[in-house]
Amino acid sequence: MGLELYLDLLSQPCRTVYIFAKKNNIPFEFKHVELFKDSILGRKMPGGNNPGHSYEGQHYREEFGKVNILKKVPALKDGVFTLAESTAILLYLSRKYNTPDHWYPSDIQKRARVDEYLSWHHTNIRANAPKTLWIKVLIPLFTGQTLPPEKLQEVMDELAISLKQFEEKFLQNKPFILGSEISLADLVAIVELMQPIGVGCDIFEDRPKLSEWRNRVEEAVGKELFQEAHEIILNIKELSNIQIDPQLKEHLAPVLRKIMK
Ligand SMILES: N[C@@H](CCC(=O)N[C@@H](CS)C(=O)NCC(=O)O)C(=O)O
Repeated sequence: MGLELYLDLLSQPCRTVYIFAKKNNIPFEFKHVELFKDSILGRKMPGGNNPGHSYEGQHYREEFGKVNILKKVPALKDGVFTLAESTAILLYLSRKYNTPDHWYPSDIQKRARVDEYLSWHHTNIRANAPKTLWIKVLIPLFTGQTLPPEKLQEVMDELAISLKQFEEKFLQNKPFILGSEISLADLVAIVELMQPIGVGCDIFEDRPKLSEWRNRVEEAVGKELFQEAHEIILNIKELSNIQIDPQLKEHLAPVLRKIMK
């Protein structure tokens, strides 16, 4: 049995894994785990509801639970070996397939720079950028309610602090975070920053340094692959036309209340 990657390209950590695997010609079977699919169609799940969660999706299926007990994507299966967490998956792939050194350099100080970014990313860019999608698309879709503009502004203000730190601390005046070549740090950062773009919050506008970096990253990845990986998120507004199952709305309420606080 070959390498299997369980992904939904709506999810930014999944896009990182997808782009990294494709760019490095790593052979894998794409296992599509649609986060909203079963819920949106209102179908009953084979495994029933997971009592620890408030809504359903293909990631709550019993069979996927065997790959990732955390019931989150991305996930990897390589023979009998399974792995969760995008960072761990990226590092596993880089080691197993001996990908070009620039992605995760063997030089310990350069490698530490990638680690430094990956550690910072989760509580900064990752903590804020995805909220734009919830506020602009998912909350209105699931609740029928539009949040006040101040809520989005709050998130954008937080994100602006992270972006300033990103430019000053990590990017500085270099083409990429490590210097002249793209690394995992750039890839992890860019996919997260495409989430606001998909919902019309153009964070690259008025940020020329960030915008030039984005172009370089897209070039380094390959425009076609970058576009393909981001097609779903760049057309996310199409989700707004879908009829949501009333039961799902009920299930989602506690999650949404938490986000809306
Ligand atoms: N830290 C994890 C985050 C994984 C994660 O949160 N995945 C989301 C999609 S972006 C998910 O599967 N959410 C489903 C859920 O929480 O029910 C990683 O980097 O892989």
